[in-house]
Amino acid sequence: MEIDRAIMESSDQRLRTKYKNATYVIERAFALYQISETNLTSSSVPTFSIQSINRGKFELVAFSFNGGKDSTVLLHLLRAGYYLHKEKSDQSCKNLLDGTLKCPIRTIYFESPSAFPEINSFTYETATTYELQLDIICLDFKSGLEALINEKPTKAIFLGTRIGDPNAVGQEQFSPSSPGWPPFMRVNPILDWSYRDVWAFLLTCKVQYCSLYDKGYTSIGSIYDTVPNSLLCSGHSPDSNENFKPAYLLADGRLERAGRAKKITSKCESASELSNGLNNVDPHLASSLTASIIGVGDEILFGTIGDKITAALCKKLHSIGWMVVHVAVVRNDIDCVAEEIERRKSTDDMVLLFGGVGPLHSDVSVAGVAKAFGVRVAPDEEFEEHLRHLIGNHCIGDRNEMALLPEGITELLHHERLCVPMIKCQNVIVLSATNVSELELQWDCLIDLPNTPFVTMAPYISKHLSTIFSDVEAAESISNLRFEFPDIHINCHRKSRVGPLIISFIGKDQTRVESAATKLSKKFCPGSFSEVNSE
Ligand SMILES: Cc1cc2nc3c(=O)[nH]c(=O)nc-3n(C[C@H](O)[C@H](O)[C@H](O)COP(=O)(O)O)c2cc1C
Ligand SMILES: Nc1ncnc2c1ncn2[C@@H]1O[C@H](COP(=O)(O)OP(=O)(O)OP(=O)(O)O)[C@@H](O)[C@H]1O
Ligand SMILES: [Mg+2]
Repeated sequence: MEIDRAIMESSDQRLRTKYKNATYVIERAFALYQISETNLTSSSVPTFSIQSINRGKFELVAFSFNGGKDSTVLLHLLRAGYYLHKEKSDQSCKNLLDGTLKCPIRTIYFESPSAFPEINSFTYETATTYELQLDIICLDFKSGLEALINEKPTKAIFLGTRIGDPNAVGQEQFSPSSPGWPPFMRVNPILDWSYRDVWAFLLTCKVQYCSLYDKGYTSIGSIYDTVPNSLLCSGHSPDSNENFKPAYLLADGRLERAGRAKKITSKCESASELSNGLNNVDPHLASSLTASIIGVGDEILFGTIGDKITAALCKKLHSIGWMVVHVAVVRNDIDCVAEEIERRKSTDDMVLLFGGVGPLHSDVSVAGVAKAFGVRVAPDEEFEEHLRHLIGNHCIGDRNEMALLPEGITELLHHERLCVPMIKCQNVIVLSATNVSELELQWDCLIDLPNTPFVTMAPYISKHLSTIFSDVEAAESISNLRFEFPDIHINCHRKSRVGPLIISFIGKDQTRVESAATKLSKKFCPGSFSEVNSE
């Protein structure tokens, strides 16, 4: 089989490993889901939305093909995987080695009026060449998949999703469809392939790909949001059109989507502008900057450990005049992290995230940040270099997954006292501290940076009084005081149900804080209140 032979004869060891892993996933998926090859029954007549071409076999797996480079790679891997799968079960398959192996897999293409004509024609020609059983679906993805699954049982769908794609966040090689989507298994055999791997495969196998890639397109969406990648522009031709080099010459695969329009919402943009411009804010005007803190950790939610970092961070933020308005602890789950960040990044000036940073399966914070901003994670070579100095070459696989950072929005915050820079994505800062002393170091560095994201304002000053009066006895006087001192935060907490009661006065003006405390003391007989330190 020509694909298998081309890869096995290639000297590219990395490509061979990628190929073996991908075809292994494909073979397992065939074994899991392709139960039999039964003829279609009359009940499987296509609905108005699905036009069927050349359908012959009935399987529980389908291939989502759109003529793009990633799905073209997948097509040939599926052909190779089918051959390897057949080879094991049927020795007569050996004679397929030299012919063009057809893979009779059900193939779905979501056709759209905004697709490039070159993509459409390449898709149809390829389907004919390889005798794919093509279903053309003219609905949106979700409704189309619903219609498809209603019409024919479909347990699994192969996709050419790769780890850097915006939609890949949180996915694995086998990922169930998302909540709210019809139920099927998404099978992503090339999830861990890089841009370079994709081109190494297509060129090594000498297979055809869509002509747009030779005209400087590096990732293809719709005609409305896709242009050639300007990084491949090689000047102007005599007829004043720009000339572009082919996609495989793009040196930095992280910039694969540079020709695609960004999907970041205006909310994010304004948050970004704010966070980038904070250093210019007048400290007096900026007296109401707010922060929220998000801890990521099942260990906190299970009560395995107590969270001391949040309390320490609140104190640090108050010491530079910032108000902490929201604290949350969420599970080590990408969607939980993303949802929380999504909410906070648009309401607060800065979001601080800790926990869930590292190489473990539970370390999902950075992926959660990417998902919240709707961007993909992509290998960051600079960050990888720092990690290599720290941990040597002990990373898992070909790449250090810790070096996958949200693309296009990540700023690395360097400080000479830190072995690895901190990660800032617009107004979200990811702290890798795992205890209070590490947090203190990172905080000191953050504040010390010439381009610190934190403007230092008048600090919050606090005074804490303890009283032997019960909450019932003190309640009315404290409540009245709030109207007289609206600029002072008056918080109460009890050491126990029977006392003592601690009243805290917190504000930016020392005199006002003192006056509020004195006023309350005077409402009761002398000696009823004593000053205490905060915890
Ligand atoms: C076969 C197939 C299955 C999909 N399954 C899901 C899914 O389970 N969850 C989801 O959020 N999106 C799903 N999508 C949508 C994709 O994640 C993504 O939105 C789509 O590839 C379009 O990308 P674009 O928005 O960048 O154009 C699916 C798409 C296809 C073609
Ligand atoms: N219109 C579509 N019809 C069928 N499958 C699709 C469609 N759009 C996306 N897919 C599936 O989603 C995968 C990821 O899409 P994506 O656009 O990232 O990759 P691609 O189109 O193969 O390559 P490129 O990144 O160069 O555009 C595809 O490989 C394909 O499996
Ligand atoms: Mg595409």
